[in-house]
Formats: sequence, structure tokens, C-alpha cells
Amino acid sequence: MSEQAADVTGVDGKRDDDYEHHGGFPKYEAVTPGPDWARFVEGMRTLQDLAVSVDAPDDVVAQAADQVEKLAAVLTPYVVPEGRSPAGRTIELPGRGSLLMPPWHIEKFGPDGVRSAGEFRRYHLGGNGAAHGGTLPLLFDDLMGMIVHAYGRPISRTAYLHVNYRAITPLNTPLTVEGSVDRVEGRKTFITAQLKKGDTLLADCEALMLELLPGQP
Ligand SMILES: CCCCCCCCCCCC(=O)SCCNC(=O)CCNC(=O)[C@H](O)C(C)(C)COP(=O)(O)OP(=O)(O)OC[C@H]1O[C@@H](n2cnc3c(N)ncnc32)[C@H](O)[C@@H]1OP(=O)(O)O
Repeated sequence: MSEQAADVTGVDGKRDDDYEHHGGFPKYEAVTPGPDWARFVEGMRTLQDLAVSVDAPDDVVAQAADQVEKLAAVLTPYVVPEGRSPAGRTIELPGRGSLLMPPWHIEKFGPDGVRSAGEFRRYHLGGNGAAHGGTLPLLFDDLMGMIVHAYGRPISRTAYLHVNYRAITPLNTPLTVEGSVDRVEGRKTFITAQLKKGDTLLADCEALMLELLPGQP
């Protein structure tokens, strides 16, 4: 697994020297894991989809439960502290290789904004074929974190996230989410973003990201 420092170049092209010691936030570095990590994550995503969509006979569920317990036993010895797993740090994988994140891939990442594209899957079902309303703030919040980072701002946390649901967000349909910094006022970074299906606006979001003070968690 190779590690590379995250790009913390600011909008003016200068490195933000405060970046490394802002707040009490752990330092994350992008990684390129071994060849089977992508297959493992995608397999786990398929399992997540199946876990919320099957109605199997008891003996099949028992078989599946046995295998899940065996898999957990294989992996448990390798648990590491936050920031050391490839999950969430594998930039080239959908959802950065984290099962928490919807499996979307980053299409644009820079000081002028971040765009990512992907689909919500069966795992993300809310009701009547639409994505669960809580999955949209998850998508937006993660995007806000990337936008503030790509803009070269010091580590910041979401103070608020205001989501307007404008139309039903379908599953298994290509979508895009894109946002950028509107303005910076001291510790405050104001960001807006939109979720779209083609040209159709599904949801928009405004967030305030607050730069952490030294030692803030
Ligand atoms: C390689 C991969 C990259 C990876 C890059 C990784 C990036 C990580 C991104 C993580 C994003 C997240 O999801 S974070 C998780 C969700 N967020 C959280 O859990 C945050 C919980 N809240 C907090 O910790 C705190 O409230 C803070 C740190 C946000 C703010 O506390 P504070 O520092 O004491 O600030 P405080 O004095 O209250 O406020 C400062 C100023 O902001 C204003 N303010 C504060 N909160 C609000 C609010 N909700 N709405 C309006 N205004 C507000 C105040 O009025 C004040 O304005 P004035 O009087 O100065 O004008």
C-alpha cells in the first residue's frame, strides 16, 4: 500500500502551512491499496444490497450468517486505528473505498469546485423506489468536506447543512453532485451544491463549514 500526501495547495497556488496542525483532526493521506481491495469493497457493496433486498428461506439465511461470521473472524485481527485503513482514503475508488459512502467517483477536484457522479443502489432505498432522504445529506456533507479541502482551507467541520429536496431521487440512475465555495468570512466557508439527474435539479444544499481552532476535535 503506497501513501501520498494530500494536495493542500490553496487557491492562490500557495501551500497552506497551517494545514498540518489545524484543530485536533487526525492527518489523512491518500493511499493506493493492493489489487484485491477494489474487488473486496465492491463485493461488500453487493452484500449490502442483498442484505436489504432478499427474503430467503431459513436454511439459506443460516448458511449466509455462518459465512458472514467466518468472514468477520478472518478480518477482525487486522482492525487498525482511524485513518490507517484504505477505507475512505482510496481516492480512485467509488466512495473512496468506504462502504459508508455511496459508490460515487470524483470527476473534478479543485479550488473551483468538486463534482462527483454515481448512482444510489438498492442499499440506499427509502421508499417507493426513491433514495432514502438521509442519504442525500451524507452525500452532500462528504462533498462539502472535499470542497473545503480542495479549496485549500484548513480542516473545517460542518456547522450546518441545509438540504432542499426538489424532486424524487431515483435508484440505479446516473446522477451528478457538484458544488463550490461561495465565500469565505474568517473561519467560515459558505458552500453551495446541487444534485442533478441530467439537467434536472433533484436537491440543492447550502453549508457552513467552520475552521477548527487549535485542539478542537
Ligand atoms: C483525502 C480526503 C480529504 C478529507 C478532508 C476531511 C474534511 C473533514 C470534513 C468533516 C465534515 C463533517 O462532516 S464534520 C461532522 C459534522 N459536524 C460536527 O460534528 C460539528 C459539531 N459542532 C462543532 O464541533 C462546533 O459547533 C464547531 C466546531 C462547528 C463550531 O464551534 P466553535 O468553534 O465553538 O464556534 P462558535 O464560536 O460557536 O461559532 C463561530 C462562528 O460561527 C457561527 N456559527 C456556529 N455554528 C453555526 C450554525 N449552526 N449556524 C450559523 N452560524 C453558526 C457562530 O455564530 C460564530 O459566528 P460569529 O459570531 O463569529 O460571526
